[in-house]
Amino acid sequence: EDRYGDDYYVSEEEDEEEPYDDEEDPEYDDMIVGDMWHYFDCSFIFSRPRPVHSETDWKSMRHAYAAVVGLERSNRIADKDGDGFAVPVQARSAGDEKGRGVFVTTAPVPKGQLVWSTSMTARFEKGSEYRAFLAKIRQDFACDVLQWAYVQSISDQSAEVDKPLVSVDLDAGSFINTVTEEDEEPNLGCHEQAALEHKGGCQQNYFALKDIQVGEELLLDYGDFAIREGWEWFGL
Ligand SMILES: C[S@@+](CC[C@H](N)C(=O)[O-])C[C@H]1O[C@@H](n2cnc3c(N)ncnc32)[C@H](O)[C@@H]1O
Repeated sequence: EDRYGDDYYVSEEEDEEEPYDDEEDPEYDDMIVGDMWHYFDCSFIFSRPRPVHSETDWKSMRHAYAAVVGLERSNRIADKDGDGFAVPVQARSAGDEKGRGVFVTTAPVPKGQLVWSTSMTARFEKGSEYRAFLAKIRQDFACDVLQWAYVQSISDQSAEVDKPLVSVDLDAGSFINTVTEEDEEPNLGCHEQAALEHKGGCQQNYFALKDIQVGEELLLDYGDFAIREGWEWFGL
């Protein structure tokens, strides 16, 4: 059955879609990310262009996050409106290869300017929480999240060791692409000087690393904050 139809860009019609409700699979609780990719049929989901999500879509994901980790730990992101962007941007297709991307609109962004903060970021400490979250959101959103989520290292004061943490930005920050080897430098990242003036510093804020012109795509270097081999470490 094709649950997606041809009008995939028609946003109102999409609200009818449900979380993945296939027969309960007892093996789901043991799945790692590659298994879940198959389980949610993500190759099919990504075989056609993905839409840019509406505020309602993002909110539905933030609500699911709060339902899994509880209101307190969720940092109440389900109650918040808007996104983490501090400058006018537009999320749209960045081409067939890259999928969606984020572009500067309206006015150039000067070097050192705050561009985006992790104010809508979901954080998972256990694989079971991450799996429960994915099972609660729409199937195609689960595939998006599987593509967006990244593993970071946090220091656990009590044990004096570093622990892996899975992060997913539940706003259009998730659409920011990375530089590749052929690209030049990222235009977004940690600006030490500017970070001094923002709570959370470079952990929670991303700054313009050069002057960014209207129409330019925001590009991070994922390697600056995500651990590539992190999934195994996290147990997923
Ligand atoms: C955080 S998401 C970025 C948004 C993504 N383009 C989308 O449409 O959802 C990360 C994913 O974007 C894609 N991506 C990011 N940077 C890319 C690049 N420079 N070239 C091709 N694909 C890229 C990869 O599929 C990656 O797993």
